[in-house]
Amino acid sequence: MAEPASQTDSAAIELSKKSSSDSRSAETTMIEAVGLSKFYGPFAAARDVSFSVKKGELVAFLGPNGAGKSTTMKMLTGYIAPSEGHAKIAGHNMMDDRIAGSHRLGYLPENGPLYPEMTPLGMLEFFADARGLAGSKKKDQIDKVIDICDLSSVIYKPISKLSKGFKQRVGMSQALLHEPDVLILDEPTAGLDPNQIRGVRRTMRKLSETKTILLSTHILQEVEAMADRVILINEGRKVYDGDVEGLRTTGHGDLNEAFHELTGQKEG
Ligand SMILES: Nc1ncnc2c1ncn2[C@@H]1O[C@H](COP(=O)(O)OP(=O)(O)OP(=O)(O)O)[C@@H](O)[C@H]1O
Repeated sequence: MAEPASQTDSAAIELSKKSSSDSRSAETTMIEAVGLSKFYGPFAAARDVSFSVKKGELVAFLGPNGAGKSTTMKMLTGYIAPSEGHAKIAGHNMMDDRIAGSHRLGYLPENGPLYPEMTPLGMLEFFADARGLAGSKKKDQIDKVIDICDLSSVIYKPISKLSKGFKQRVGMSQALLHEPDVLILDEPTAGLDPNQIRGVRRTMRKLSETKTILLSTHILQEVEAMADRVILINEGRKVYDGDVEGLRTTGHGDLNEAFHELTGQKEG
């Protein structure tokens, strides 16, 4: 399907977003999907999905429920193998060079990690050990992610007793422990109340100052609040890749309308 934003519009906005001083680093591709497909029997959960995310971008990966967002993210992270195509993180092919890619990548899976009996501190120590962090480096990294994710008030409570907002931030802290420069976050605000959403978005904004982020969501307000660029997927296929304003234009000034037009979803 043709991409609605004109190349001229996209190029102009891209230029205005990036200052000349960071334009060189912005050319580095950090996340790359090349013809990714995933078949379950005859059913295609993702079909020929290609896109790239450059260093420093915060891109929303938008689509209705069941569109194939999680499946694509799992292929990008090397968690499942594609049926066709390949994925690269910071230039590393996630099938045959996955360990090197994983060092650069923090992944928050859908629903976050579930270690209900552990405390956030215990979980972070466990993952720090698993990642080979030791001594003062281990302590410093744990302190740093507790600070970034605002977890200091809950580090000794069992994760099972925490609110969903804190659970998501605990999941985020684990994804950040090894200082990755690429983050893939699968619906980090799903199921949260408005205050919790504010907290998680604040954390993501802080992170976006230094990291490249791909963030999945099916909420249009999330796209408006967080991202400059949006990739829209429907029934496993990419149907839009461009800036938020271009998407709005597709819907004659209304993002909801654009979503409905491009995904065939009817209201009500
Ligand atoms: N292991 C599997 N076996 C069969 N079908 C699957 C499998 N995993 C996902 N699917 C199907 O693939 C489609 C895409 O699922 P996926 O979880 O990627 O969607 P999503 O966009 O993340 O949706 P949501 O927003 O609801 O999480 C859905 O129809 C889902 O039922």
